[in-house]
Amino acid sequence: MATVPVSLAGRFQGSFAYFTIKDRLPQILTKVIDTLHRHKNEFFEEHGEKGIEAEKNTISILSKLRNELQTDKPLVPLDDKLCDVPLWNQYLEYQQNLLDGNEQPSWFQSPWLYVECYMYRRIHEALVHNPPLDDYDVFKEAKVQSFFESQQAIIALCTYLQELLKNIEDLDEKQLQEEFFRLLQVSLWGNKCDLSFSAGEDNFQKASSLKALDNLKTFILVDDTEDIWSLLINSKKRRTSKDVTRVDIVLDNAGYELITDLVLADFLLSSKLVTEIHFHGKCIPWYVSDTTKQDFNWTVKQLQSANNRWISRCGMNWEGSIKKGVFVYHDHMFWTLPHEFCSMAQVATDLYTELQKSHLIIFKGDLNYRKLTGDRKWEFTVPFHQALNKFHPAPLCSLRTLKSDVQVGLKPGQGEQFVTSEPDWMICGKYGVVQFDASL
Ligand SMILES: O=P(O)(O)OC[C@H]1O[C@](O)(CO)[C@@H](O)[C@@H]1O
Ligand SMILES: [Mn+2]
Repeated sequence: MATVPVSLAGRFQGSFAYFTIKDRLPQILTKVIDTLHRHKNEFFEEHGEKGIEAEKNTISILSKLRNELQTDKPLVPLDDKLCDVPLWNQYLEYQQNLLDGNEQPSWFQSPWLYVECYMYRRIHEALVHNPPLDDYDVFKEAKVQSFFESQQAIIALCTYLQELLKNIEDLDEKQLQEEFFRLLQVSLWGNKCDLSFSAGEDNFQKASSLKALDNLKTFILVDDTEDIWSLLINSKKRRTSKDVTRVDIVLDNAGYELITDLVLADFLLSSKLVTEIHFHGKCIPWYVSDTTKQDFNWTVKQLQSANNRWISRCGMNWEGSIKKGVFVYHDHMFWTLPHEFCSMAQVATDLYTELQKSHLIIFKGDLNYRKLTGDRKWEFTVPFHQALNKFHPAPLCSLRTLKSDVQVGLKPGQGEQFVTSEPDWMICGKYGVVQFDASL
């Protein structure tokens, strides 16, 4: 195997990984503890004393976890009944084997990607150990709030889509292409709205992103949209009535970002660029705002029952698409493991085989980008293809706003220019990329 650079990690003092592990992750744990505390009465009303007991135990486990993190304690094996436990514990052993005999994997020493994923899995473990809170989503409240706070932007986007669908049959190829470019960018910028980046603080879409698109163009550092368009339009032209064209969207955040993804999906279907969309979400609450099956279903239901007719029409159409089987929701535990995507073929062969059926996989967001590239110290100019490290289930693209310090596929000098002019360019969420890799 060709050598790959080292993983980003908290041991690189002053790096974004260091800052995240030192400050942002403990803040997120504190918010989780606070959420449980605030819902105490609700747990009592629903479950009586058992609910209170579970809340107390969970809080004490999480406080201990926060302490382990802040004092850089060794990572310990997971111990609950979920089916991913052996894989997590094998991964710990694997990390252990990478070290000298006397060292142990720990919060600041081990790869950032690993320890950050591990924290979310440990939060889940704390709840799993404490029924009746075992399926309680501690981030649900924040996700619901951010959904409602983005109402204006959601209205604007759903209205736009419904107007567009009225005469979509009459659009010529050029017009279709323009709409595709527009809605792909809306979905890209929708990725600004995640809640883990802001350590659980408000981060909702205040205004319609449609109007801002032209001004935002200069912030797209790599834009391979033309290549993605060629792939889609060519497959539409070649398609016979029996053929399927399938696009997979590996989802990121619930709330406004999910709406932008559903709007893009609806457009792709209605324009007959594709015939099926497969969505992939998380099995457990993850990185605060990531979409679970429950969030997905809740969102479609909320839209259906909205007062605004355009929003409710979107909700009904999407419910219809789910029933018809042209919108398909999947979840797989691989998405909540710490592994880089280049190990998917070995670790989750079934998922890899499923993704091979796709004509195009769209990976949303920053965390997916980190997993695509292995979250390593790549040179900015390394080709995206190389950073994927043989992960090629199907043609794929990443729509991601930059919120962590890994970036590949830039032109010579492009990254260096920012390093001096705008030192936080990779972590401020202001820049985005649309990166495509076709080769198998
Ligand atoms: O929702 P996204 O776009 O994957 O972002 C998740 C965030 O969490 C992080 O992993 C950092 O904690 C960043 O990479 C990013 O800011
Ligand atoms: Mn996310």
